[in-house]
Amino acid sequence: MVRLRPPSVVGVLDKPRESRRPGRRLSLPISGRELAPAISIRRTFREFWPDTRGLRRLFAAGVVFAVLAALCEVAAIRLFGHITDEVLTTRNLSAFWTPALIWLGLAAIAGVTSFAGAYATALGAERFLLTLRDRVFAHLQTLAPDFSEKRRLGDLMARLTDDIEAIEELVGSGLVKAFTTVASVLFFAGAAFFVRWDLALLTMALIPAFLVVSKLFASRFRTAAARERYSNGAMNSVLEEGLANQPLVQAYNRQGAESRRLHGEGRGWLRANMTQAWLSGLYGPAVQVIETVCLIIVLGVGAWEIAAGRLTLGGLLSFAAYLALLYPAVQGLGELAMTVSEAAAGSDRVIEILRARPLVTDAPDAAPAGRSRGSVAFERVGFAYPGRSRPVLRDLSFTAEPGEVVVFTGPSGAGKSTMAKLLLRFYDPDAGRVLLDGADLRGLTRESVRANITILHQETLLFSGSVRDNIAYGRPEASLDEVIRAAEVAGVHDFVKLLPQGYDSPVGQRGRLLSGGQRQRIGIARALLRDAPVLVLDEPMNGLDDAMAAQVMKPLRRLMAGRTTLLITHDLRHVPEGARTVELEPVPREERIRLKRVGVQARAPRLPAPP
Ligand SMILES: Nc1ncnc2c1ncn2[C@@H]1O[C@H](COP(=O)(O)OP(=O)(O)OP(=O)(O)O)[C@@H](O)[C@H]1O
Repeated sequence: MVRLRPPSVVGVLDKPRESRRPGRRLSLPISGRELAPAISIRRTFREFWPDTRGLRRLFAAGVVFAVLAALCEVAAIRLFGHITDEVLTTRNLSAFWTPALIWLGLAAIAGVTSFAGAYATALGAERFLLTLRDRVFAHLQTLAPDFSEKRRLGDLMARLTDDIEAIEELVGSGLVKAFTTVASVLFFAGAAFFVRWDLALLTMALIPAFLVVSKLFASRFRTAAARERYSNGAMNSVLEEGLANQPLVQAYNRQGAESRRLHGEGRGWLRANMTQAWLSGLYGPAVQVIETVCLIIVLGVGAWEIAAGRLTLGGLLSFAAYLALLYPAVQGLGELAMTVSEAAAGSDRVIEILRARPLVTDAPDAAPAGRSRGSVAFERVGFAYPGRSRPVLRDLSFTAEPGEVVVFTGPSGAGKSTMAKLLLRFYDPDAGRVLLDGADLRGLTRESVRANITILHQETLLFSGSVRDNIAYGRPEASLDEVIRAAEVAGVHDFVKLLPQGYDSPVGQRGRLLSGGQRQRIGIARALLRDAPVLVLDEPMNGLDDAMAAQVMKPLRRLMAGRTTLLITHDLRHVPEGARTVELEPVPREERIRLKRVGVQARAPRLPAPP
């Protein structure tokens, strides 16, 4: 099959900025409306156009340079026709040098402008991606942790990478491409009309044929693209979960099952990609047939016209060259339509994150808590997780005076960790109040509340940096001496000394290169360094044997000294003497929570009931 290609003129517009996502480098001349509802495009622009602030000049430069390059291309083809008629046909070599030099100059200008355009667009696109990713990630950070806990991590990551790129390919570089492609279509069509308007009209009449072919492919392509996006998220999730839980997978001999799970999702992805490949594979030849029909018409009519003396050979060749550039540009418009469709799908998924409102925000008149004395009180607190009808806490009241240790115990699911989440203000109670130094948390800024509280989670959470980075996580400006002092008190120093790189030793993914007790002690060192007046220890002995628990208890006691401590534990053996104990019971259906008090009698809630 003959494919119309332009004579090698400048070759600038043949290489648009390609999608980094391989499955998406296809071209279909289809209208955006067919692929994505206009409302999605408007919504995408409304949401993300403001993020291009500061970058619009770069995109404008990209358009201007690309348009200049296209104009050079138009002029170069004109010269090509001129050389054919004035040099090749007449065999007049002396007429060759001037147009040849101008052509060379045009090629140089086109090369420079094309480079400058591509560079400006790429710079704008990359910066846009940076801004957008930062914005979505920053928003995710404002949401309660259970937003990401309820979702598949791999899918969230796909939204922060692939979907954001799809949006950029519409709102950033896509817009540049739209302008330059439309400009190219106008230039090449205009030039073709200039050479022979009647011949141009004849060949343009075949453009509807492109549209008919594209219509046949459009809806199928859209479905395949949507399926591909879904499969991509699912595959990422299986990969992320499989790798993060590798010890469990291997210990339970589930490697085969995990591989099959990945294979299953991968097959879905393969099918979606093969549908896209199949469609684009079939689409190419269909378009080529139309292009060949055009070429034959142009050559046939051109030969007739040359014989009749109404057209020169150079005119015919340059006309064919304009058409050869025009059709890919028309196809480029179709490619844009596909970008629109993908961006619409991607932007829906990103907007879903951005629309999620934090459950807890600072009140407009919220005050900073300052350095707290460490007095904590729950006042007839009732709470149900959003979307759940059954309350987890009901009528919970207790006080913890500065420096006091209050132990929370009770069966699993009674709401002990939930109590800690309310204290950190991840959620606000549905009834009652949580007080710090007598002030309702709702009247304080979240940052200042959290600065006064250090929590040690059931499973010590570590990042994959060094021991030092992890200890200093809560106070990054701490000096190495301060880190070492905290490490000594927490019993970290002894084992860090033995590590090959000391405090610079990597702890591995989530601290997996360390033992459970070592991770726990790093958590304690981190808490010590942070030096907050209120401490929440959520099952600090979780998963430790007696010997290890005793080892961890020593630094824990140092950490607790002088701090108000809410100690959540099932294991009352390690509870400090004299500590008050509050036993939580799961809220029975439609029954009020009862607070049984054991050990040293807890004070009855003396605080006034909320209005
Ligand atoms: N993010 C959440 N969304 C909905 N329900 C939740 C959420 N987190 C916890 N729950 C539910 O709230 C109840 C209390 O959970 P919580 O973790 O506070 O219990 P706990 O007393 O700390 O249990 P354990 O001793 O096992 O750690 C449980 O029934 C749990 O399923």
